[in-house]
Amino acid sequence: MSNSPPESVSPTYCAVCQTPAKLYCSACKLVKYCGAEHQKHHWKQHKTECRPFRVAKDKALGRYLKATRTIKAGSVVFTEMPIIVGPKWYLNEREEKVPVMPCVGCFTPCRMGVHHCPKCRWPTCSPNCGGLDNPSLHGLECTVLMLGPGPADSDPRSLIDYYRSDALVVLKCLLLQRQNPKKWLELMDMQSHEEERIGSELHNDAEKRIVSYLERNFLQRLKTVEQKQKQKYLQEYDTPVLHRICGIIETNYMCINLPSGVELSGVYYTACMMEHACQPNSYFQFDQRNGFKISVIAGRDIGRDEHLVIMYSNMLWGTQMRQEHLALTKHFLCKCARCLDPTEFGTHFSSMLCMGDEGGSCDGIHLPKDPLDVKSDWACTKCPITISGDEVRYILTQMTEEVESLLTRKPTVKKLEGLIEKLTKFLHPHHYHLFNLKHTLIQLYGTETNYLLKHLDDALLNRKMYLCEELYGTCQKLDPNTIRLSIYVGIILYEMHAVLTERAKRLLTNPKRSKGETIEALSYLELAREQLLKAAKILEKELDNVAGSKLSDAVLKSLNELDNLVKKSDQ
Ligand SMILES: C[S@@+](CC[C@H](N)C(=O)[O-])C[C@H]1O[C@@H](n2cnc3c(N)ncnc32)[C@H](O)[C@@H]1O
Repeated sequence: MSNSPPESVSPTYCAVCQTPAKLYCSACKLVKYCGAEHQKHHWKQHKTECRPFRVAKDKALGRYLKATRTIKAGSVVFTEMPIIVGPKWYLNEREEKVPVMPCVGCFTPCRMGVHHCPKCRWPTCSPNCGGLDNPSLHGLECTVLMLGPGPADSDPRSLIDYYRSDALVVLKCLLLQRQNPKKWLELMDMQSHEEERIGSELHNDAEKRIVSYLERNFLQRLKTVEQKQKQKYLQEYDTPVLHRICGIIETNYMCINLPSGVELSGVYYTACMMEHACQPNSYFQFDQRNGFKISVIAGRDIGRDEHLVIMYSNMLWGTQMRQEHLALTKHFLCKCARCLDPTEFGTHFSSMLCMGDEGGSCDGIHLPKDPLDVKSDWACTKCPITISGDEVRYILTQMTEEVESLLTRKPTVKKLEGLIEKLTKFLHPHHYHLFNLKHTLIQLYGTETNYLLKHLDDALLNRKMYLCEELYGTCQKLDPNTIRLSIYVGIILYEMHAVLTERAKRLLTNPKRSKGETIEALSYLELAREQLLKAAKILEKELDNVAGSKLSDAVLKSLNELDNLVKKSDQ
């Protein structure tokens, strides 16, 4: 027990007798006691709740979580029920165009205009969906949705315009005032960046997409009903509150990927206090069968006083892209070790090649002089040439369009190799654009009709392995504990195993092979097995999503096949 007050917790009362408390549990510094006797008395109960971290606060980060003792890799740091879970906060271009949304009762994907809730007529998986009357799922929002005018017409465009699933998240938040006032207060206590948002692109988007939509269709009607009945249904739902909720969701929401492929958004009071860094030490999982309870898990050993850190952005974006995304949506400049290092932990994930001047070439590399400034000039590591941030941005935007357009239209080995060859003249071989193209390429070498594994000549087989090793090395530097890149690394390891197994098969199918060649084949199989076992371990934490569970199934199937191959080669 300690009597030093924690940085952020206001002193209150003894957990046992409710008299003013002077002492704190030294482990979590969250629970207070009037004296040692009551702490001892409380320990039996508190030891199951005592958390290995506390909430702290500083000027730059706001609130954050700090470990109060060593936390072992893989252990659950804490679990928490959500404040709110609802449909996806941002629909992508395709989702904006198709009349499909998660059922309002159970989040199963369903087509608009087929089944609907008998009361409010919003889309459901079936008219008898169990969630429709459940107040914490659809029951409460149904009362407000019933006030709406319904879609203008029955064509898909009208249905999509009316059934805005993203706006439902905000309505669910508003209804916490009736459903769970404690959670409403917690939600209102969360960071919203509402002042910075005013006049921004995000604010204007929220106004169109959410605020005016809810007001026009439901909330103005609710006001009329309240006036008629001289009774308030909801205390607060004016425009500033709606914008504040949009800001809270934007700043804090977490993506929940369901095995059905549906993505939901969740907000959690304590878990959302975790700060961001581009190399996190923690990750989280959701328990769909238990009300989307979140478990925050240590991705590596975390030392006492270390901050609990997650990643808000995409690990496979270059520093400029991550910075722009964080500044736009979360309103801060990330100053983590990766962002401060122009080489991004030696990966050269954003580095460009120096083109030299007109007179000659140079084999130097261009790096940003100040990686935190998106406008910074880029300087060559070998010659005096610099290029402006604007030029770099222009070149990269052109390349992004080319890369995305190839990856979204069915790419082929030939086209990928062509674009890789072209971009390799300008970019470091480990640049994120090349990483993306090569990661797709390793999966096509071996599966595309003209490039089936058994038909690849040794040179192509070696190329596939070379690319796998190159990509694996980059992933290890960016994410040494494979906290965020499990699926990417799982795929790389799986493709490595494919090459190793193919090499073994080529040796084993030769009836005249020497003893040495048999030994060589068996060592390939052993290596292949090692890669698969590594992949299976890494994928354990991804079993709750479609991509992770599919890949894991493929890995387990290959392990079986490998065992059979080894048995056969022994005979
Ligand atoms: C999900 S909230 C985290 C909790 C928040 N700090 C609070 O006090 O409620 C995200 C916000 O925290 C701050 N934040 C998180 N990570 C940060 C970082 N690495 N540097 C600066 N600010 C950060 C930013 O204001 C960001 O918009």
